[in-house]
Amino acid sequence: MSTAVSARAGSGLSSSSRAPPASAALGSVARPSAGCRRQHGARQSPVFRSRGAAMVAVQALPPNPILGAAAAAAFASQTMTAPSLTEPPPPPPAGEGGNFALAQRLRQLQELQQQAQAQTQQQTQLADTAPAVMASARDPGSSLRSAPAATAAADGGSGSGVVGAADGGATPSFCEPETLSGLMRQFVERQESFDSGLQMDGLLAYYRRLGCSAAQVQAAVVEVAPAAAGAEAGLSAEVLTQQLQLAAWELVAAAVAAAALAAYQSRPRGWSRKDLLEVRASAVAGQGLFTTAPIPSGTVLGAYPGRLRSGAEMLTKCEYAPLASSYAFRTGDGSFLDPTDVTGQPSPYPAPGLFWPLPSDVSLCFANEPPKGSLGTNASVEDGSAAGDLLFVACRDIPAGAEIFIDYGITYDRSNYGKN
Ligand SMILES: C[S@@+](CC[C@H](N)C(=O)[O-])C[C@H]1O[C@@H](n2cnc3c(N)ncnc32)[C@H](O)[C@@H]1O
Repeated sequence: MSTAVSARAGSGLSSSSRAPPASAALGSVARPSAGCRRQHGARQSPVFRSRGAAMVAVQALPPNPILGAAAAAAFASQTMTAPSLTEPPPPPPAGEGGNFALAQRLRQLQELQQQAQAQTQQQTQLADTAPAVMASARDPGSSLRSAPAATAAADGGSGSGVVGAADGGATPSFCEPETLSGLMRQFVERQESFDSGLQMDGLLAYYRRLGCSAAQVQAAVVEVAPAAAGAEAGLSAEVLTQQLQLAAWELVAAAVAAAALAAYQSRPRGWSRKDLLEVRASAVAGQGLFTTAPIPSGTVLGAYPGRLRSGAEMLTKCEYAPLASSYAFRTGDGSFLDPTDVTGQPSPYPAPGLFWPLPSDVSLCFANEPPKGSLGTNASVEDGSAAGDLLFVACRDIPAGAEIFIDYGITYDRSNYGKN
């Protein structure tokens, strides 16, 4: 049996025989990255002829950028060690002036020199253009805006976006986008990284030198890595934004759920068999609880109303609303059910507490104790299966119209009985 608590103003809480003294229970709760420019009109030298051969060797290479890089390195090395093209040719041996064979040889060398200069100029243009092509490849949107200009520059200003063969001839078959992208992909896989701008510029210059057009090279580059990486990066940003939004909503949902759970846990309790009971004036004291139909013994009449409060909370409330102590009922775990508002009067919206829109049935808090000379109690107060449940149960057959009487417990303050 749980305990009804009563307090006359200034007398404090008191509890039933099963509960510890109110003062002890309340006391146990605590608050609670330049390049070299070569001069034009230079004259031949034996070393220059050697360099020309190296360039022919480069052009004959298969479209393998790895081998191409090695050949380009050899070419660069010979170029770096070659004497200046502006050096005068060695004078003809004495007595051989006007030698026709020698003059013919000199003309051949001059022609080779002019060819080399033309190729060098074209390479320089390509080197200047490669970064722009690279940039447009990395940014597909930028590609649409800058590709024509970049292609025109790469083609020596011809304005053609397709004619790009370095020798002005037909474009090699491996420059077809599918083949070229496959070759680039091999390069990327071997390098295990496509981050280096130097690697990319070298790759672009290499395929342009082999005769691929700027447009072909650009298309292959876009297909292989940078464009894919850019698109992936854009997708990642979009996904990241979605995930952040989702996380924000989850946070809001969690906060709402936590608030709802807290409100539910602190909701006012209580219900009664309204089909069998009513509250009306009592001859014993103030309002009383009466049957409206015969009730068999063992019938559950309802659960005691109120918000669950700790002993400390209850004590605080009783300081400003002493009357609440007359209606607060101690539960089996030592907390209290408080069915009163801030004035201490019984209310369907007990206060203080988190907002709860549903009214609670406070009928059971009007049950009195049996007066002297009566048949005694006809209902018992028992702990329910849920925490905070205090059930009123008919402990004998009760006729219609009878008042329900319960026992508040031996420590209940009854000093005001008969004085109201
Ligand atoms: C939980 S209330 C019961 C409802 C109360 N009669 C009312 O009108 O609000 C408990 C208070 O009712 C009064 N009461 C209950 N039983 C009584 C009895 N047998 N004799 C005198 N007063 C009683 C006391 O004032 C007691 O503090």
